[in-house]
Amino acid sequence: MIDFHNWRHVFKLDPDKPIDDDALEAICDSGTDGIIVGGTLGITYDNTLELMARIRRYAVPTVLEVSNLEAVVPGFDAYFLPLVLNAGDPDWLIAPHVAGLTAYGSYIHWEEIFAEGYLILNPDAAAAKLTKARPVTGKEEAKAYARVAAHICKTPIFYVEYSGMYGDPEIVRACKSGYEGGTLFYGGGITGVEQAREMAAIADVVVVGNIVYDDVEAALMTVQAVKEVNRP
Ligand SMILES: CC(C)=CCC/C(C)=C/CC/C(C)=C/CC/C(C)=C/CC/C(C)=C/CC/C(C)=C/CC/C(C)=C/COP(=O)(O)OP(=O)(O)O
Ligand SMILES: O=P(O)(O)OC[C@@H](O)CO
Ligand SMILES: [Mg+2]
Repeated sequence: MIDFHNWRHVFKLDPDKPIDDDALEAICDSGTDGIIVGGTLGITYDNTLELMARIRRYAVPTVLEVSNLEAVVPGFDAYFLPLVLNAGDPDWLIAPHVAGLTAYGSYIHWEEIFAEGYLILNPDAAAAKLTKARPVTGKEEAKAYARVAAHICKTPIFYVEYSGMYGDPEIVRACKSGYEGGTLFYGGGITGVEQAREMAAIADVVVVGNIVYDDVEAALMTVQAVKEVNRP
């Protein structure tokens, strides 16, 4: 059973992006609490399986964030299932999960499955375009989404997703105040230690993604930066 409630820092690796063995070893042995494998576009069974097999050389807990049904690969420590709370296209709300459970419902070990209430806040992110994410008007509405996750959907994770851009700390703070009792993940645009520290003071878990591919040394420095900050 993975212990994501006590995580502080994770890397998100994209099966559709190349990473060499040295960089992958440094990321997996960095002291990060976990690796999430996920992305929106170009995710296939084969590239997901290949990345999982490479990460499996290391002891770090590894989770698949399922974004399409063709790429559900067995063998991860756990599976995160995004539920995009601000999806503007209703076909992205429940239909993929119904299809998933139609295909896999009998084989699922539910103790390995965790729903993520997602709030996608960067309109230019691939996931925002795909789901036609509705814009959020401000702090009060962001907090309302967090309360939906906490008290209506009761997802164990609320994921404030700015993928590709650094987020607004005031919005993240509003989400944290509305999301009582669960684990709040923040991800988006972290390129260095200052941003990592700032979000670590607000969010329970800080997710570092694209910078791994642009500047692995900068990515590695975010691990300690996050862990030096007290959990909010
Ligand atoms: C034995 C066995 C196989 C066990 C596994 C059982 C299992 C886990 C079955 C799955 C069952 C199930 C219910 C599946 C449905 C899951 C599904 C398809 C849900 C839809 C998810 C969804 C709404 C996707 C939309 C896009 C999205 C929110 C992706 C999340 C990840 C994300 C935001 C990545 C970052 O992407 P981004 O930076 O925007 O884009 P890039 O890829 O360009 O970086
Ligand atoms: O790639 P970045 O912008 O770091 O975002 C991380 C993660 O939240 C993406 O799903
Ligand atoms: Mg990405």
